[in-house]
Amino acid sequence: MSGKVVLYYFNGRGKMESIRWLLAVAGVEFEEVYLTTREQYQKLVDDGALMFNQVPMVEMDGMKLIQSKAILNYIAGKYNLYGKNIKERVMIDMYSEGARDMMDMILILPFTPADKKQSQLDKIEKKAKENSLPAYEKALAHSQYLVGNELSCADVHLLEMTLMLEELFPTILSTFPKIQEFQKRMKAIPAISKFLQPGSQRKPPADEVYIKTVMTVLSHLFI
Ligand SMILES: N[C@@H](CCC(=O)N[C@@H](CS)C(=O)NCC(=O)O)C(=O)O
Repeated sequence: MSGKVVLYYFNGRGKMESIRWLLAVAGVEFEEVYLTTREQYQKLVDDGALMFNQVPMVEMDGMKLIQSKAILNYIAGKYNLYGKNIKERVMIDMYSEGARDMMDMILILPFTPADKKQSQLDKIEKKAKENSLPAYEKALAHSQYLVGNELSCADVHLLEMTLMLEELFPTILSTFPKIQEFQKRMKAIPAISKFLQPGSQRKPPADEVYIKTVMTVLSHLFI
């Protein structure tokens, strides 16, 4: 295994996108192997590369890492995005999990049957407006960052989450001024500004090709 960081996933957001975000913010270069066939996935399974036969998988520091949260925590810990002590860390985890909950609801949207899509969208909007965004607005009332007055992975996840929400509901932040200011500050961070440029390793929202590829590669989940 070389010293390179290599991501094994689909050419789309899914459970890898937050990992791409965090690596980009940490300034870590990475390569990607895109799964496009069932055979590629089966080979990784047969080689014992996927502990639970699931992706994302990230080759890093001589390890084959799986479980997206474990991977995120490792990157955050390694690159000083995980607080100064366990009390900061638990707050970072709380804010991160809140963002994760919202993003997971959005990620399943493309795989939701057409007749259930609108009700899923309504659920996302309600949860965002009533629970999630108010909590972050409050957290940012007197502070630049969510925890400990320095950048952490929770801030990165919040930015990713709010951008995803705006893709679905363009005016959703209009009543959350502190989150809007936060977004502006975060987007000015050079590594983030670079990641937001066209041509970066950031992925677009799911399209038909992505959905079809996931359903082909992981065909056992869709029978
Ligand atoms: N808890 C895992 C879930 C990973 C997961 O569900 N991966 C899907 C693709 S997004 C998968 O590989 N599923 C195959 C399977 O479960 O058999 C994580 O966060 O990494």
